[in-house]
Amino acid sequence: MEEEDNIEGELLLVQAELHDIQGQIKELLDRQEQLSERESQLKSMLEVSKASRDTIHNEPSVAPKDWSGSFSWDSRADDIRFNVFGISSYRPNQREIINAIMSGRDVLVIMAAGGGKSLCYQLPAVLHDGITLVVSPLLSLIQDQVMGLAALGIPAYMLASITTKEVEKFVYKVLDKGEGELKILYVTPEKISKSKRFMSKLEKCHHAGRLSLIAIDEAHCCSQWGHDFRPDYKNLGILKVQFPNVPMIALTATATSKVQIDLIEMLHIPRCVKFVSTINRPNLFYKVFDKSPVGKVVIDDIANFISESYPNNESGIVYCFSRKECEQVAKELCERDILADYYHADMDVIAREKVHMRWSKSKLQVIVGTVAFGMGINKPDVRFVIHHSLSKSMETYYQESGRAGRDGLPSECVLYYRPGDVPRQSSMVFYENCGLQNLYDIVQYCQSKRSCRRGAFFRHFGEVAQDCNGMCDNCTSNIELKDIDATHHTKIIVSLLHDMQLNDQRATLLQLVDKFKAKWKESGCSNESVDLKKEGIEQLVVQLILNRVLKEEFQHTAYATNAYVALGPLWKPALQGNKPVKLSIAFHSQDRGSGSKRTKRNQMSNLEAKLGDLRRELSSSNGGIYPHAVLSTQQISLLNRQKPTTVAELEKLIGKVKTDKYGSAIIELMRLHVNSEVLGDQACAAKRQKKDKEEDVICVESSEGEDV
Ligand SMILES: Nc1ncnc2c1ncn2[C@@H]1O[C@H](COP(=O)(O)OP(=O)(O)OP(=O)(O)O)[C@@H](O)[C@H]1O
Ligand SMILES: [Mg+2]
Repeated sequence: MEEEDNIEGELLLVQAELHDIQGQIKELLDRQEQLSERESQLKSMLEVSKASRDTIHNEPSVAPKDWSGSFSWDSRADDIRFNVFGISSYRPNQREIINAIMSGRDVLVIMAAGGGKSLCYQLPAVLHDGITLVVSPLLSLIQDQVMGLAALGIPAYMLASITTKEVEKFVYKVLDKGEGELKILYVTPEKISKSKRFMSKLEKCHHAGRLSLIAIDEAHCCSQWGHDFRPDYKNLGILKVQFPNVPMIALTATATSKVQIDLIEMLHIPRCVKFVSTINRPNLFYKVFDKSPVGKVVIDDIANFISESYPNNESGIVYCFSRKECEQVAKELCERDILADYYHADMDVIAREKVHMRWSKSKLQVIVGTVAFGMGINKPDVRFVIHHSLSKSMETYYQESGRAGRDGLPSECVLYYRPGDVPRQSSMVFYENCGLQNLYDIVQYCQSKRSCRRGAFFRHFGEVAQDCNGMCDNCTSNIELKDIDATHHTKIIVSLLHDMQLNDQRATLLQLVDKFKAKWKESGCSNESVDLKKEGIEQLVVQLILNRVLKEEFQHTAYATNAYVALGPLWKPALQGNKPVKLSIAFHSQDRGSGSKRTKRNQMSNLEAKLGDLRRELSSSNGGIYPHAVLSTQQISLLNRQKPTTVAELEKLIGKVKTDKYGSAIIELMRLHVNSEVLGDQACAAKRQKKDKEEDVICVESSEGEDV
């Protein structure tokens, strides 16, 4: 009997150990599979990158050339840049790109959002005698560009579903016979792949030597590896085949080498000159705020942040996780006097476009959107992008936050983070290729309280780090951080999960945190210096998931996918205490968005506000073009500083075309302002004199009084 008990006892132990080993083998096999997948991904990326370098740099006819040297069109280009586009100087690479295009070369441009890609083909379009064809994926982008160019007096048209019959007739006549003024023609890619009529007219135009340049905007849409693949973009290769001697410029903000090599192949431009600009957006200030677990408090924080930092109706975007959340957040922001509306894929196109338009014309301060509010946002003066929940990857976050500050002026990118949001995202992305790893990269970005946010982007995109110049919270924060030794906390969490797993139980993040709190109390470890608040425990569990001590597991139900926390591949050393764990906790973690970390913003002057109103008036009286097409925010601050009161002075600041169009209204406003300042000064001086006199009198009186 006793012997049987012993045998049974040992059998249980052996079975438990076997179970344990099987679990470990499964973990290792899973990890092996993951690593093999990543290995082959990295290998193919390396091949692509090498191939790209070989194609582009070893091509004998692509002799390196100094594109920043002098060219015969220099002075004409400068004249057009300033007097037509109203741009006072080139941004990095713009001039070089224009020179390469003007020299007849095919060009591939990779430049961050808002870097100024449009000028790179629009300026050569004006410099050239003939017509420039631009392929762009979205109607809204095309409308924007055509309106903006028309406002600058550049004859630009589009052929799309909404083009009127008369305009279509006019465009075809110009292509066919060269009669009429047309410099830039925008089309969607479907026109190239589906309209034989259009292609034959284009052929005629080319035959007559009037097709001077082809531009493919948002060129990443060609590639299945890009984030916004459009099947019709695949057919654009026909353009180089049909018009081999017409220079082509392909432009995108997406930098991966896989996409680049795809583009070059698909567009048939193997000898193109490639210009790759940095991903750095030096004018963007990145910050992560602690997010309250209480929904209403988060909205209070966001509303306070907006109204305190942007009291002059400066434009912004708030990104949310779901459509329902978008509607809720927009409603609650409105209740707090923020002019906001929502935008998501469930709305019909007209309703969406209406919201977009009101926002583009600065009649609405904030758009609360899902990821559906993406490509097509051309507004340059977006001053803040707030993430109500974390994005699903660094790449997505870079793109979404990058919609701020496209005009180059200081802007803020704020992410509200709480570890409790992680399972919500992970249960959505876990089935995507590398979905979890991508998510964990941005979670690491959010959890970090020390390393430079900008540095995380450089690492992610494989670029050499540049100085942050104090443009992120971690580089400027004076919040004191305390490093807690969480090795013992970790042991308890792991042993809790181990016990649960033996009993076939599971725990969500929240359940695990509650169980930990109870166990911690029970174990008598409680001690002020090592006690963690609920948020701290959540942060620790997420950190352990990132460190692979724990992992997430998912289970489908009829309505949703639930995320559970389970033991990860490195749970054993953590249980044995062989894996020291440190957690950085902020001393004053109350900074949730209205606190001291805020960068001081310049208050808008009275004159800037008046100029802002004037540009809105001028935009509606000039066919409803966008206010920023009348005067950019940079130009407004220039006028505010220089205060021109004559046409000649104004022309020196904003160029001839804008002065001809809007000069009289601007000068009238400037003169009124300057006069009222002078009058104000005189009134002040008079008041001062009067006061001085009164003081004299008082002085006399008092002395008299004293005398008396
Ligand atoms: N050299 C410059 N100086 C000042 N402003 C400029 C200059 N070049 C472009 N801009 C302005 O910068 C803003 C963004 O330019 P643009 O729309 O060409 O960006 P982009 O690179 O195409 O960005 P995206 O990838 O988002 O489409 C516009 O308002 C444009 O007028
Ligand atoms: Mg663009």
